[in-house]
Amino acid sequence: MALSRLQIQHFRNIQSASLEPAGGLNLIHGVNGSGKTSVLEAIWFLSVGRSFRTHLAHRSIAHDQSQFTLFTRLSEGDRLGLQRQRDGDNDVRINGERPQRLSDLAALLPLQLISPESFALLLDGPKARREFIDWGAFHSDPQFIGVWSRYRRLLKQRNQLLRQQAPARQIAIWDQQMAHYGQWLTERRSRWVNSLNGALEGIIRQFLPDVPIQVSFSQGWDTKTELEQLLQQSLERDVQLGYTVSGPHKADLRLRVDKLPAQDNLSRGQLKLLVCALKIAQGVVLGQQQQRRCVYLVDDLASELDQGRRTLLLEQLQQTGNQVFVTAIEPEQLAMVRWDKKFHVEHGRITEQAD
Ligand SMILES: Nc1ncnc2c1ncn2[C@@H]1O[C@H](COP(=O)(O)OP(=O)(O)OP(=O)(O)O)[C@@H](O)[C@H]1O
Repeated sequence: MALSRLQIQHFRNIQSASLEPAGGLNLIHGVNGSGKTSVLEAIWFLSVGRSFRTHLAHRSIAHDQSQFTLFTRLSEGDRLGLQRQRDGDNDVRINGERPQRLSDLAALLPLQLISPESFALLLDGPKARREFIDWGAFHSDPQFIGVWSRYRRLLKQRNQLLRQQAPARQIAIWDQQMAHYGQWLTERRSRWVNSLNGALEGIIRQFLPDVPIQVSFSQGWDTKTELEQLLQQSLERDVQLGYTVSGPHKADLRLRVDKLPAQDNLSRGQLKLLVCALKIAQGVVLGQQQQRRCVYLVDDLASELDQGRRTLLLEQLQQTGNQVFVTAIEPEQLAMVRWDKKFHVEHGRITEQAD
């Protein structure tokens, strides 16, 4: 799917804007502080229900206003709306109705964000990489989110019992269910990473042809041991530490170059390309498996990349056939592709530009 209309009101420095983006490549350009990233942030809000810049949603409300309102019509006809009040009230609508859960938004509008902060995927701890894998598992199986939250609830209960030094028999009651859901999650994750590897190979060959990158899934415990058995075997250690040390909540995506972690072996530009390759591959696999399209949001595409790599990245994004929003300060830096639509942002005012 793609956004065929986007309306933004009282969001950061954007008082009011209405856009009809192209289904392909959209360029959003303007000087520093004009409001380019805010457009991407607004789209992100409409899918994820929060910002990618801050966990304090009220920070995104325009300073002199009490609420912001966002609306999008998707190419398939669905209408998503979100209103956020300064006092914390949230009103989310899908086709005029309140959804059962916030994740219903993301299910309708799958997004991939590439921003200068996306390095965190490689440089930070495993949480970001787990979320990366789970994006694919979530979009490829509607049951995934429910099973994942059940597993998390069980984990919380088990950890509470461990801290209370509850009798082993009592803790073991949870182990069986945890193992059941945990195996299920792990199987879905592993399947997604396998598919991802296929798509990734071709993209990496283009982006980093001389770099031998290996991507592997680490499930969070020794693969030779069944999860229930592991939980039982590690009970004593878990009681001592007061939490469950191993399991699917410790899963990770390992990225290695010549057997070393990729982050220790690649330049900044190469790391950015690797992150881009990973994110592009997510959308490609979603298209192959679910015949669904995701929307790419690329903030400050030009930074860290030479002209040749910028061209390569834009071409790869274009080849996915998905809708893409790219921000840039100087549109001349990205003049190597034909943009389907260009939007100029100035002091929060957005105008579509004729070619
Ligand atoms: N809650 C808010 N209300 C009003 N203005 C805000 C609010 N939050 C941030 N701003 C301002 O909105 C402007 C737009 O910020 P944004 O990050 O979208 O700009 P940008 O065009 O992406 O800039 P850059 O090229 O430097 O990344 C900034 O000038 C910022 O000071």
